[in-house]
Amino acid sequence: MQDKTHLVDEITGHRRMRRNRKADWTRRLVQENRLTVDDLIWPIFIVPGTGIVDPIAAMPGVNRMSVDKAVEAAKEAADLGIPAIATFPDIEMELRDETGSNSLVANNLINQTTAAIKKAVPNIGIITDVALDPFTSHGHDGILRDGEIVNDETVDQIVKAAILQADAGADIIAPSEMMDGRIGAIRRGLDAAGHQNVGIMSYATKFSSGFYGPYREAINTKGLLKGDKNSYYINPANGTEAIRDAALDVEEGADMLMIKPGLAYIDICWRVKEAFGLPTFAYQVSGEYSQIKAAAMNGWIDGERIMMETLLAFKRAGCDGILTYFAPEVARILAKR
Ligand SMILES: NCc1[nH]cc(CCC(=O)O)c1CC(=O)O
Repeated sequence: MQDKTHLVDEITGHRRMRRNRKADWTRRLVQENRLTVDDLIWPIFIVPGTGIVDPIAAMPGVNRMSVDKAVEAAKEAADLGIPAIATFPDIEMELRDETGSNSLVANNLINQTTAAIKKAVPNIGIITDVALDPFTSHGHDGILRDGEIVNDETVDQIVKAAILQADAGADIIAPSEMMDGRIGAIRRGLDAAGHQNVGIMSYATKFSSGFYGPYREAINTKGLLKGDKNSYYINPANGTEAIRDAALDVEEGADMLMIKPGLAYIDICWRVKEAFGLPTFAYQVSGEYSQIKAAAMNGWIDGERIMMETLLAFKRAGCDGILTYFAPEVARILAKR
């Protein structure tokens, strides 16, 4: 019997949210969102050479791998049930130049990786980026001319790079350089080259963010980058502009959309999914990964718990999946449940 002197009144008393939370079985029964291994895309870093597994200081637990080791990692990922990987090259400094010309070399590091993984692990999806930053001597995503990142010339080049990536076996081209008109241009280029089945995951809303710091260390563009990327990435203050940018990519033929970074832009995830209904992905970027790892290593937070909580947040926000450096770690945990 409730004592009538309690402050909870009669009406409130009938509406008890805690009834559904009272036991594990009912909590499981009413759970709205779930993270599964099918939601994961694993970004990996590739270096030239063989037998190399080189830890990245700013990303504890993440390594740069030579192609042979990347093939092993891809096998492991496939065995864990991870649907796809995304590859990023850290090429020799001597190969980087003003225009990122190595992106147009058919058997460059990224295409070698794709071909090797496709051969050994045909069942894992391969997603490749066409931004020029791993290939340029100035660390920008496009061609730098007279202090400007030139849009249309960059698009011409990334279309060629995208075709070479598809020739090597890439399943999805994911352009991250935020040039205008690139999605339509890549679509037409791929189709003309006979790659109608190669998809495009647009980095539709990529913000000019501080969260990319550790990635730039991973692919060694940190010391190279002159200035910032504010003239092509989206201002973190702008949500409506991001939706407009994504709308253009949808019109131009994107198959999937991505929001990057993730957690600080969780509102954009929701808005993008609501607005377009396309398969939508968040990229939990390097800085998001590293801050969780660093705090966990200091004993300040429960790293595993926060890893799972942040990934679930993306599902709740409407994402169909997440690109995350945690992918193998998460997949192992999910396999045990
Ligand atoms: N095309 C650039 C690119 N490709 C992947 C990332 C970031 C990925 C991450 O931080 O995990 C970036 C951002 C940048 O360096 O400006």
